[in-house]
Amino acid sequence: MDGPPTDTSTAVFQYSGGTQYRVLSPLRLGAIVGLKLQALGFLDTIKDVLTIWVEDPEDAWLDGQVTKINGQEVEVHTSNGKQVVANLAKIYPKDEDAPAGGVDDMTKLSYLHEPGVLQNLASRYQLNEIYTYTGSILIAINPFQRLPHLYDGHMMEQYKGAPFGELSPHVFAIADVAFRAMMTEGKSNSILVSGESGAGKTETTKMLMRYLAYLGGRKGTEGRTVEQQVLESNPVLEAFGNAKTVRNNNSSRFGKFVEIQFDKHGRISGAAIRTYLLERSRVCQVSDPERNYHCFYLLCAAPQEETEKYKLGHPKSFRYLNQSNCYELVGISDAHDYLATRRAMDIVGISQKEQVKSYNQYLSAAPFALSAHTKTLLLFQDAIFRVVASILHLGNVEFSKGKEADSSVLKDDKSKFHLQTVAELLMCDLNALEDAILKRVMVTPEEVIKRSLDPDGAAVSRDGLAKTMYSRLFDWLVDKINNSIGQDPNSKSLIGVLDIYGFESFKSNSFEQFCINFTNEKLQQHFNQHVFKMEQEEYTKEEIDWSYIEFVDNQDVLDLIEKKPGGIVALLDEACMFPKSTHETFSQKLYQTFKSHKRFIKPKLSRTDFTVAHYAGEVQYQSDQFLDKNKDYVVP
Ligand SMILES: Nc1ncnc2c1ncn2[C@@H]1O[C@H](COP(=O)(O)OP(=O)(O)OP(=O)(O)O)[C@@H](O)[C@H]1O
Repeated sequence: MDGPPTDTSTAVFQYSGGTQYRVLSPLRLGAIVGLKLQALGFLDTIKDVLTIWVEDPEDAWLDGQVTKINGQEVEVHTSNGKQVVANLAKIYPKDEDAPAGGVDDMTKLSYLHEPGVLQNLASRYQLNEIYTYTGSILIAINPFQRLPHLYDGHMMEQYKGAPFGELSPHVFAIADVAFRAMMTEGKSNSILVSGESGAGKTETTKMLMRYLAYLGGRKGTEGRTVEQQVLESNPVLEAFGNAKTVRNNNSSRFGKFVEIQFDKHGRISGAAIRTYLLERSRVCQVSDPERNYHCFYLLCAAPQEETEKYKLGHPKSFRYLNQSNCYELVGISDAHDYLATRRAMDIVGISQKEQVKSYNQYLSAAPFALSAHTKTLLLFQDAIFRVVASILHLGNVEFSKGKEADSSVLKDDKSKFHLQTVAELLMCDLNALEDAILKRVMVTPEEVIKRSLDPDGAAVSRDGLAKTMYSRLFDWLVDKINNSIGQDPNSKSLIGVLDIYGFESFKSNSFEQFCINFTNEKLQQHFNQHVFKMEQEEYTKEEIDWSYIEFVDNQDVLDLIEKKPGGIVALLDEACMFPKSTHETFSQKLYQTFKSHKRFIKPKLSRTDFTVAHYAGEVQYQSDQFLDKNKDYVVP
């Protein structure tokens, strides 16, 4: 990460509310839970325990009574009347004396195991207590309803300067600790917000920023606070970086690190947004019932003169959108959001001087009677939507076999029309564009070789161009937003808020999941080192008699993935350099290399999948798109 080094002192883990607790963040708890459970020597005392927890496929855990123990097997009569047989090692004692409303810090639980933790969170959630501590970590459960009393000015006032743990668990308390540590130690701090999609990370990030702005409040440019400016940039970021997924109608398909910069008096002096891992593949590939990035649908729903200008129609007519049958979102008007996005773009406007500089020529030639400022804004927005529209048209360009072997031509007049529209929108030469997509240029020390591509190769080349155009547009927008918010190059320290995808394990896992899970492995290692090291320093300081805590070190998974040379990423890069590599040869190479690696598994029923035993559990990856996704070849 850029910027000053930061200390991660606090973390917020998000849980989805309701009856599902399939949240991936308890993994970090797992290490701690495991420790306490061993210490309890539970297995020796099972017969004395009256009520236990047993796993259930529907309700996750059920409580019940052990009726019989047969070697390693136990028979359990559950409180909802089921008769279950379970393995002795998989049942856990239930604390009958736990308070009905739960405890506000899970370290107060008698039994710190998964069912105990979930029961505690569920009891609190019933009472609308969405926040719970586990030591210095905050667990947040998505309430799926507005709880304004939790975040009002009065609440902020209460948490300001209050010793940690004195008041009810709250996201403001986390921000307060980070801020105070920054002020007293003069060091930067980061808050990590992690959790599965839809758990509420982005909402929590907004709350954290609101509170930090309250603490370090200072007027920004044009009378708007920096916090306001960061929040105002959200609709723009969301239009281009969010999409409807199965889990969340407005899912951020990128990670972000928001830096709030402070001067030596603890006043906000600037801010910056850094983005990571934009899901590029979504631009060309959408699965039902998800959607592509919002901006494509917004533009198709724009006022008629705009859609005519960009030659757009119903989203159904574009291949990049019609791979899924979902075009509209319940309760959302794309036409309304299009106008709102344009207004938000005005607000986070790209600084005026720069616009005039780069668009001077267009301005002087512009025929309409608008102020110079309005004209440049419009031109910039026009440029942005030209790129968006051109990507849609590009997706409709199809290829068929050419006369020569392994060559291709545009399939029909429809394809010709769309490619011509792309050239018009991008203001580039049609023949050069066509040539760039249909041929690949290779530069060797001796010569420049131009090779024709077959229809499949041309399609890969087309999609590569679309993805690159989109991700560069996104980066460009982030850059403009940062210029507009204003960073402070002389800031003394900063508080960063990292809002990033949690660990992912789906039915089908591709390169994106691999990258996300790798990121989470890195975060987990940082967390291990920080929390366990910190904890042990504390013991030493307080002269507590302790023996070294063993935690699951994930260095071996990191080595498996990132070691140079020889890790999975290095082998993937290597495979991408050889034209003859396929996902089969890549998989074979993995199987050979990691035959005896204890974190790598070759699944029995597949010849190209591979499984990594992550700290959070095993994930089976499908390797078939790894090479293409890693290459992201784009025409020069
Ligand atoms: N603290 C909260 N109060 C009220 N509603 C919330 C809160 N947190 C989350 N929500 C609701 O849950 C929805 C999903 O939350 P959010 O978009 O923050 O999830 P996320 O974890 O960032 O998901 P993704 O990883 O898919 O981007 C929000 O649109 C909002 O309706």
